[in-house]
Amino acid sequence: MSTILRAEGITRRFGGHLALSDVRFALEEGTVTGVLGPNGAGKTTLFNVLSGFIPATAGTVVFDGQVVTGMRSDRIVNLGLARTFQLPRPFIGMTALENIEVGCLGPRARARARQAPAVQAAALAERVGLAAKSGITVANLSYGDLRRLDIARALASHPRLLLLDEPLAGLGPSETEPLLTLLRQLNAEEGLAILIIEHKLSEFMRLVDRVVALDYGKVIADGTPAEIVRDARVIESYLGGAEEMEAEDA
Ligand SMILES: Nc1ncnc2c1ncn2[C@@H]1O[C@H](COP(=O)(O)OP(=O)(O)OP(=O)(O)O)[C@@H](O)[C@H]1O
Repeated sequence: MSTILRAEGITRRFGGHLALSDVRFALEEGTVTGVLGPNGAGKTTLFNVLSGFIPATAGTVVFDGQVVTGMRSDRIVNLGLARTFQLPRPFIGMTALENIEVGCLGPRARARARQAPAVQAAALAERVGLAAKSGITVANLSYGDLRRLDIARALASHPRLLLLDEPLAGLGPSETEPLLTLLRQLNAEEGLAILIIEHKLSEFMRLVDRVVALDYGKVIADGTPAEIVRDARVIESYLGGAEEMEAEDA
């Protein structure tokens, strides 16, 4: 296995506040890695830096052998690193299919396309389980369907690494399990590497191969789920309050 992404000493300040401090880890191709940590630990800030939405104050991000620190987010997408957001960001007023089709118009999607954008979009809708709802305006989609739509739009760029920011938040059990199955399939069948933030702990631990735990912007542990649940620093900073967090999410 080779490394697809390396975070080398990522630091991010907001004024006097140190949101990320010398964060270092490596992601292997085709694996599912989770980012764990209490509210405010720096998880979303880390995603924002990795995907080029905000610059790092210091440190380097290497994706697929290329330094991407300081690159615009659209250029990073074109290299094969896509993301979703905590709150889905569809084009309101358009149908699900039209939303996916917009994603199929990007340079990386077009360079790899063997079919017209509308045909690709229909295939992606099918892939994420939205085919029956393709013609529905996004304002009328459920939260679970909006999550699937966000994933389909990200997949349109043919990513090799997908960053998912709390994809299960706000979903009930009937939507959670099918979405987990989809994520497992994308990883197993298409070799898609995934980096995921998720507060629903039991689902998170069942999905990931490995966990990077953050607290106060620092990596406090890095290991398999079995190692992480036994790590004293993780228990102290996060797992003690996890039941509360799951209750908040429900
Ligand atoms: N744009 C910003 N300006 C100032 N401070 C910010 C900004 N974005 C994040 N922060 C601060 O940086 C810290 C890390 O925030 P971040 O959103 O990355 O945490 P998180 O681990 O994703 O939390 P959550 O689990 O609640 O989503 C917090 O203290 C937050 O208030």
